[in-house]
Amino acid sequence: MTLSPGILNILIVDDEINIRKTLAYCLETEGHSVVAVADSQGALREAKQRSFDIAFIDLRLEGEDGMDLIPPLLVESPWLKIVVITANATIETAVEAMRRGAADYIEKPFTSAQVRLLIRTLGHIRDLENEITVLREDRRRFAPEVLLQSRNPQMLKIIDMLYKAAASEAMILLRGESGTGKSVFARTIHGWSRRAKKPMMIVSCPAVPSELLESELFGHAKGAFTGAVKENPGRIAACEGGTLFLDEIGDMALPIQAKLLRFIQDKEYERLGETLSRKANVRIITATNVNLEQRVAEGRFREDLFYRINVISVNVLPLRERRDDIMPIARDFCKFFSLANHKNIEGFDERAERALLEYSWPGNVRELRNAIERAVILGSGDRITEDDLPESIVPAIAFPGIGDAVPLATIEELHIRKILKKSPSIQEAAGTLGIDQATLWRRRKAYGI
Ligand SMILES: Nc1ncnc2c1ncn2[C@@H]1O[C@H](COP(=O)(O)OP(=O)(O)OP(=O)(O)O)[C@@H](O)[C@H]1O
Repeated sequence: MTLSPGILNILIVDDEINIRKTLAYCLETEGHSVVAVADSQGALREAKQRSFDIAFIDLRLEGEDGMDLIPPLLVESPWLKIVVITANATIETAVEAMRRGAADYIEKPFTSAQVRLLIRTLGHIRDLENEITVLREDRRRFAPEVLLQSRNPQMLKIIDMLYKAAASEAMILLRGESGTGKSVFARTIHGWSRRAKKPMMIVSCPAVPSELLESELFGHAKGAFTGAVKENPGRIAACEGGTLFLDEIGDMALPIQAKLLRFIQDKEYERLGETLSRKANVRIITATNVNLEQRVAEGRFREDLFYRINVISVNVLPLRERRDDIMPIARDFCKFFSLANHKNIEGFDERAERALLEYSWPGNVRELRNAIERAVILGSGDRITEDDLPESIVPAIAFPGIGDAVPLATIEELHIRKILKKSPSIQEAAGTLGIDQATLWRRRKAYGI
């Protein structure tokens, strides 16, 4: 792996001018920006004025102990990577420096190669930390916070059961239609478990071509098959200590099922193209939206694997069977997308709410989320109206033909509705209808539009 961090801001604190000069020269020739000071007062002054990524601190400063500078510098910049410079490195001083928050130490006299290696390693860590901050922020902005809550008694039972199961190592099978939130549940289970600080990965079985799924899960050796130009450790190894969520397990090919069964039973597997047996400690959670019992009966799913994964099995209810959850989830989405799109939408008007509650939501929470995001983006008022919702939810009005046996007012209402839907503004709608805006307002009031 080549480590090449970007430009780093580096602080040097050393009372020896020669060390300041040589260290600064070495770091500047690597392209970094360096500030060198002789004492802790100077260090704290600089740290207040600009943000540093790395600081080198000599432990023996004239008349003061460099060790005492570590905590206040970290208060100023918690992300700072501190390297202590010591002339007589004993294990105890190094341990004490680490205890106070230093990232590493270097012993005098040091070579420029040592400094460069240290900087690359710490710079790489700094880059990764920055990347994590950006990713966290993106996740917060682009994905609404998921609070597993429900008003449905059956769902509450399921949530309670999963909470209890999370603490154990039991296999969990999540069943339910597409979009009901099975992967949201899997993530939550992982978050509740003792494995929470370890990785959680999702592999959607149908999304990976069958011939690649085996190497995706178990890894492969270099040259294991055409195209295997380098080694791949596989998701199981990458999830060590954590959780692997296998979505749509019903679509897994039989030979991979056999290998997965062995892994679940013995915690052992081999990479493709290798005979070495490897061990891994990974919890497997599975999900399906097909009837696995039927797949077993048809010989498309291994019965022994089915019994292994089906220890705790829950049915995540489709949205139409927990209608009480529609509006709370819709309101959360509305709040989230409104903020994300810099809008000030407060909720839904009565008709929109009725439409959301009456719709059957075949795409479940995923469809609800998409509908609300669209409505927030397209909506112009302070509340989402029926007109902002997709036609699948509020079907286009069936228009009677001219001469059909309907009252004149019905034709008028439907015509006004259609023109309003098409027009970018009330003014333009009034223009198309050939009436003034006040008349249009009165008609809208009369028809409840
Ligand atoms: N309780 C919830 N609160 C907020 N968002 C949710 C909730 N449940 C599901 N979602 C959102 O709905 C969408 C679909 O959820 P998810 O992918 O977990 O469904 P799924 O059942 O795994 O679907 P599939 O079977 O198609 O993989 C996601 O955007 C998810 O964030």
